[in-house]
Amino acid sequence: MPHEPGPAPTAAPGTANAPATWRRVARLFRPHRWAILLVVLLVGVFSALGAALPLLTQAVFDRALFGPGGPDLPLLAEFATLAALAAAVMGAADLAQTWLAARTAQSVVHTLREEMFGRLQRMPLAFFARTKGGEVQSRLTGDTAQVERAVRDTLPEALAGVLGFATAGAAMVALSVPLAAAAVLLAPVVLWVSSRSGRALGRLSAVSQESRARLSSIAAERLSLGGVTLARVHGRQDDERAAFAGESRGLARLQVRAGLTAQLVLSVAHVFFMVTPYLVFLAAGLARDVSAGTLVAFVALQSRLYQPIGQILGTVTDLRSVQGAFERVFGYLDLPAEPHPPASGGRGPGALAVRRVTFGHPAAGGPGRMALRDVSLDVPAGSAVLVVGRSGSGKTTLGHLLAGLHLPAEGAVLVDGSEVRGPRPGRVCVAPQEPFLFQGSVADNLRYADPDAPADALVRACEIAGIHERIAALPDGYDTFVGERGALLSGGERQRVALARALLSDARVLVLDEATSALDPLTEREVVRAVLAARRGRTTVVVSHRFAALDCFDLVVALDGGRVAEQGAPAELRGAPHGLYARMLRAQAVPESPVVGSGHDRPA
Ligand SMILES: Nc1ncnc2c1ncn2[C@@H]1O[C@H](COP(=O)(O)OP(=O)(O)OP(=O)(O)O)[C@@H](O)[C@H]1O
Repeated sequence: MPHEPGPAPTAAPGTANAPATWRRVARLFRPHRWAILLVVLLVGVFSALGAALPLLTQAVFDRALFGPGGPDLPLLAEFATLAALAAAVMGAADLAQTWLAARTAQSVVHTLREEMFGRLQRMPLAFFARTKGGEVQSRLTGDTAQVERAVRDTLPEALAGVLGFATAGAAMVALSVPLAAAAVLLAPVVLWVSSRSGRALGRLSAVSQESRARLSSIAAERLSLGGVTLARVHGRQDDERAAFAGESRGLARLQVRAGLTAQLVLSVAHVFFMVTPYLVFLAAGLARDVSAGTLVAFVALQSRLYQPIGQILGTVTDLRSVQGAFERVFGYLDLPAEPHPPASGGRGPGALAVRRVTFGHPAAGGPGRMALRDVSLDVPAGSAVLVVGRSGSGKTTLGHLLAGLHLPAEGAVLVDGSEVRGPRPGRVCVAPQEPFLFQGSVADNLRYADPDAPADALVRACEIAGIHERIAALPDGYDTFVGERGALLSGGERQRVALARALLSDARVLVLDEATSALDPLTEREVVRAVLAARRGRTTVVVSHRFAALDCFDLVVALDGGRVAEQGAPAELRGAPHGLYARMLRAQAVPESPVVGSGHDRPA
């Protein structure tokens, strides 16, 4: 029996295990191992030539400029050619390395982004009900961008730092061991300061990242049409602004502290960078036999020694926050997604059977809060079914179970005898109460159900949904842009466009989940009638609070507290005066009132 996956976590759980994270990162990069090897090789060439150039400077000083025979111009020209060649090779190596690293970074990040998007698409609906929209976006774009920067910049820089340090150190030792010892004398102090600041920077970066996610979440929610309207209606704009400003100020403070901490490392490195040449000169004075060329080469190499230290330490800091970004991305990739539903196995006539289904929403708080209990139904193919019941009685939940949007904890839902294990596009379609229209034209939104639908099919579906004339009257007809989430249309127009889209899917089972609730009762009745009249053997389940076109239904199912209170033909249930259906019918028939007057329509 399929089960709805357990409660969806609101945040991706980090793997919180550094070696495991990095092993997984390594697996991610395995397909790019040759490109990475080439990057290492190119960085190695760059660093080795970088360390060799000061040795050339030594030779220029000691042999070509101040040699025993005075300046040697041909030798100088030879050295200049060599330096130009080395610089050209270094430039080419750097360019190739940058290109390869960027290509690898983009490829890995693209794969991660695509996998994440695919995984998120298959998350249980409960996940989206509980997770902040901004958080998902921040993972999908912010964290992957951080991973991209790491691969493109941080890792090559770390490599360049290590190789630069090793080659510069080796060149110094080759020149003079006592001078090399003097040059690295202060390195431990720089290392100590940098590592402490690095840890602080790592913490600051993690907190900043969280703050950024909160900021984008506030902006996404509160700067939406609904959010702005709500704030205006309740006069809460200043509070909204203050909440945003509070978070933004906090982030600004964090950024200033991060900038200061990073500068501290640079300042300390700078002080030692200034002092170290004098230590080298002192050592040279003590050694006595050191040439001027060797000293010049040493001073040049010293910058190549301290720069890598900064690079390596910066990288260690970056790697900590990159590890966090990888953990968050992997956390999302590891969330339990719903399985892909098995192939639908043909269209079938559309018979529905619900067998002793019990279901509770994961977020509802345990088995005591089941939305449906022990529900059983049999709906012959082609029937028109009306599902009624008080608010919260489980009508929408039943519709979602029929469409495979939820899977029952107990019991089974069967369409044409086969168990529903997930959504079945083309077989069961839902038109929801809150329609989702995306940015694009009316036609784009309609063709989401059937990309190849010809124009007359769009018109036919819209005629049935009672919206064709309205669309035709829009400035660009079916090509009119509907705005974000269809904001340029009215609620009732949005619902009818979404209904027309559902009709275009030509599913064998159509569930209208209060899909016409925003319409006036007269229009609603016309639309429901038209949908039922045009069903041509399609099973149609209408979930509604308002009873429109009652004479068109074959079966009425009344839900009460998640259980089926009654089911039967409309006339049969109407004849049971104490039944839920009859009571609801009576409640909707507005009684004559001496104060208000009458004249309202009775239900059809
Ligand atoms: N995503 C959810 N998470 C937790 N509980 C939920 C969720 N959706 C619905 N519920 C709960 O399940 C029960 C049934 O909800 P459902 O939406 O199916 O009722 P309904 O009959 O369609 O209500 P209405 O007529 O008000 O739309 C309610 O108690 C509701 O609070």
